[in-house]
Amino acid sequence: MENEVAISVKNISKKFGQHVAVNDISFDVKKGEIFGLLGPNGAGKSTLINMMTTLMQPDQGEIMINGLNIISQSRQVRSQFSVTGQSATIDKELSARENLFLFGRLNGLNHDSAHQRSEELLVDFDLVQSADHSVSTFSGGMLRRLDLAISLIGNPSILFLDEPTTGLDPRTRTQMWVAIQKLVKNGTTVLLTTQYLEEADQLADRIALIDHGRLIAEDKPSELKKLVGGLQLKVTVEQNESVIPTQSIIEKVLGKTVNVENRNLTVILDNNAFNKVSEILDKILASKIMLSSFKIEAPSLDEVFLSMTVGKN
Ligand SMILES: Nc1ncnc2c1ncn2[C@@H]1O[C@H](COP(=O)(O)OP(=O)(O)OP(=O)(O)O)[C@@H](O)[C@H]1O
Repeated sequence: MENEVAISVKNISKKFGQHVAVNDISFDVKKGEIFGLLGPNGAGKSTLINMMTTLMQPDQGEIMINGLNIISQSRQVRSQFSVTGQSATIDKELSARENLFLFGRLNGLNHDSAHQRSEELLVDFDLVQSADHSVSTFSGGMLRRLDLAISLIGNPSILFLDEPTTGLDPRTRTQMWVAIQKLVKNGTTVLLTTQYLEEADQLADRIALIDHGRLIAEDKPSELKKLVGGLQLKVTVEQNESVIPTQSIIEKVLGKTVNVENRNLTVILDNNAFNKVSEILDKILASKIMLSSFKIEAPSLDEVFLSMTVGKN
């Protein structure tokens, strides 16, 4: 199962007039993984999703969903996946339980199966307490969880999850992340688009970085971070007057330039520089410099993203 391909995208291109929206993109999504599609506005993510979900035909290339061709077998392809973000179709006058049952029946489940599946999903998405309240009383986070539950009512093998937490507060966002991680444990393959790099970092097994219609990188979040450079030493001093002496200590020990922003000093550690970190700390402390923090970190995904994408699309 691990290496079976759920979505295969091969040399896909799409033009609108003279504008190339998707330019020769290829990637595979394996069954049971969360695959993140990341890119700035206008990069080509929606166009790719529209082609994968049979709403649009590519000009060139081939897309297979669970081994089925999106053009010649589009009907069967449509039974393989579900797309979230359908909350506009939720009936706000009905309860969560009623909505789930209704969508279950619309998805072809019989009365008993629709009932049973609704009850399972209410538990999975932490909606049991409010299952019989009118959806019009729901918070944004509850609505998003109900939307996710509805998209799973027919047990799709693949879920296209378009910006699942846009507009949610941090606590509700974390609850959604837990819900999404549960999906994958149940075997669902997830293709996630997000504008939050932190979200892709938290959730995705692999990420495809898209810019100006091209695939510019595809890897595990940890590997993408390595592309920007190794680990970084990040030092924050308590007082402004300590910045220059600290900078000079680090630069002397490492023999390279330190990046300074306010009271934060950052430098990428080359492979042989780790044994010099304790020397730096000793010298700073011996100079009676007060530190707010002294840490070694991997670069953030934001740093990866900024270093690889080239401005506005
Ligand atoms: N129907 C269309 N007609 C003409 N141009 C289009 C059409 N759809 C998309 N485009 C253009 O193709 C490019 C890719 O757009 P797309 O919507 O796929 O990007 P995106 O990565 O999904 O962006 P966003 O994050 O803003 O949704 C953009 O330059 C966009 O203006």
